[in-house]
Amino acid sequence: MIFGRHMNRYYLRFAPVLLMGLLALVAVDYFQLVIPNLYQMVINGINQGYVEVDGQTLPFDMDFLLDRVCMPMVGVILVIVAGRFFWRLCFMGSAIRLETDLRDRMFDNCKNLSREFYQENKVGNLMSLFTNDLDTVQDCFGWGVLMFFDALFMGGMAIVKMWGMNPLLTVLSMIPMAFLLCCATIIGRKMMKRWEIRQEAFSKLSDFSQESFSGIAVIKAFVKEAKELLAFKDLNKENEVANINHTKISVLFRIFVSLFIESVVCVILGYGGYLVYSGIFNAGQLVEFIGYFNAVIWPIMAVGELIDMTSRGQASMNRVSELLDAAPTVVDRPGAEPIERVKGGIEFRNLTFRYPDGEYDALENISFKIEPGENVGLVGKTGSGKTTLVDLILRTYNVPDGTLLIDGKDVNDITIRSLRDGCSYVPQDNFLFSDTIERNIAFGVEDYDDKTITQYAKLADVANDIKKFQHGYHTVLGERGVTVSGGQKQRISIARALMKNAPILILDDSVSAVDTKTERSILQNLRETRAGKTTILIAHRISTIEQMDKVLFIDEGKLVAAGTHEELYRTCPEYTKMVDLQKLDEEGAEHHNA
Ligand SMILES: Nc1ncnc2c1ncn2[C@@H]1O[C@H](COP(=O)(O)OP(=O)(O)OP(=O)(O)O)[C@@H](O)[C@H]1O
Repeated sequence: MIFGRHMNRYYLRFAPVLLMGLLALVAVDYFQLVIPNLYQMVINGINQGYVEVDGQTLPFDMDFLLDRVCMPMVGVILVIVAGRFFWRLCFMGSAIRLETDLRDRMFDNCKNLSREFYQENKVGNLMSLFTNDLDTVQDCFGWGVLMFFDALFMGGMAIVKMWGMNPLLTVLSMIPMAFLLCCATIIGRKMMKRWEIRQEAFSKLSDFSQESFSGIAVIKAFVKEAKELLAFKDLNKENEVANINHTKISVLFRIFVSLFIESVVCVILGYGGYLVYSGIFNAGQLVEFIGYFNAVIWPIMAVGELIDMTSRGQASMNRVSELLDAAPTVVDRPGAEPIERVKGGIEFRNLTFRYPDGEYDALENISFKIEPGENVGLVGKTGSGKTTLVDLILRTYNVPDGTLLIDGKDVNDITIRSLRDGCSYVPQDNFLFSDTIERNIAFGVEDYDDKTITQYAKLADVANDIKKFQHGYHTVLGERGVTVSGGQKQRISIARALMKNAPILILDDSVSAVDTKTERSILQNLRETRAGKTTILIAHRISTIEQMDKVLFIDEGKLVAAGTHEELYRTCPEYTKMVDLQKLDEEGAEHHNA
């Protein structure tokens, strides 16, 4: 059995069902202990021709055999079968419900965790928590409760019966068992450590597999299949070693348990034989005693199994608890209020930002203002801090007080949910879900119809592409949307963001994979449909942002210049240089194509 803050509640919640299961278990255990007494009657009956029952001497004949042995045996078997079925239902049913509930709670917590958590914990590790570790916890809950109480009841009742027959023989049989319990406690701790190591090795392996499958296109393009295979083999070997180390100690422990059991059998046969020889016991009684001891073997084995299982379950539960206890780092401040309706005004005031694990400032002393309804272009070299800047508007990370204002209000005084409700976002990686195109586009809204979906697909200039798919908007996209091209992916993501129709729209390098004609059409649609709403567009191509109301030019985390494209071209030499270089590149490309 495993305990802990996240576990104890389930013992309470399932207490009625577990109690019913326990009643069935006690009944089964009680009736199982009737069997050795039946053996005793049969053996003594055969040996002596009569049987002593409750102080009465009865002849051992067919009537006796039928009424006192066979009929009770059938009854006992029926009770045992029905009881076992019932307790399995109670214990295993509760364990499955516990697993489902834990999984819900884990997922619930995961969705609240900040981006930082996902940078530290890879997907493979999280997946193994949701599968492997939860499975172990489930096993440990169902079988753990069962084994614990079974060992307690069955063992207790059998020992009482043995004691009633001969206390000295009982004590002699139990001495090796006491040794066993001491050793088991020590070995149990070792097994738990090894299980933890095993689970960590498995997590690493599943992390690696997950990344390899996601990056299969890169692996193939670089012909690095063999290299990946070698790396996989290493991790698989590490997993195997960890597995073997755990299995070794687990098997050793089981052998240890059987050894102790065999030694007890030796004691019983030796001293029990002597008792029969001395006339203190008859043959039937010795068989009956051995029958009771046989009934104790399962609880003893169960104690061994229980210790092994508990050590695994506790290690897995510790890992699950870490996830359940993980707290989001970006949370609403006490007193933060929802913003009624975001208007779209954004102001950065001397904002300096460093990533939690960063070694330098990603943004330095940034100050600028975006008025509601403005179209703003954000340009700068790669790695200059553009994505960081928009991530802060979305409150993906914490910012110092008074450095970022939304509609004139400190972003820390606004609830995160209301802020994000007011924003729409096309991330750089254009993630699409493995779902239909229709549901991908409508992801941000609750109610929609076919007409609206088509309308936004047209605005993102992807409607004609979708029409060409055999199932149109009902086409199911493969994992991470691999069945569509990069440009189509970008435009479906744009349609999704446009459909949310939020006061602030952020597009992070979202038209980089489309041709200039399509880009122009999308930008024109953006201008028309988003009149009066704020739009921030990150781009590398100057053509994407030259029509914007304002351009922010960022370099190495600093805002170098802000103004219209023409103003910047006239007044900012770095910007002029960048624009001229791009023009030269474009002309060069055109010349080359001609
Ligand atoms: N999660 C992170 N932890 C630590 N540093 C980060 C993290 N994300 C980005 N950085 C660093 O912050 C700096 C700015 O990165 P950012 O992604 O904002 O650049 P960018 O201008 O959007 O680049 P690109 O145009 O290539 O997308 C970079 O030096 C980057 O290495």
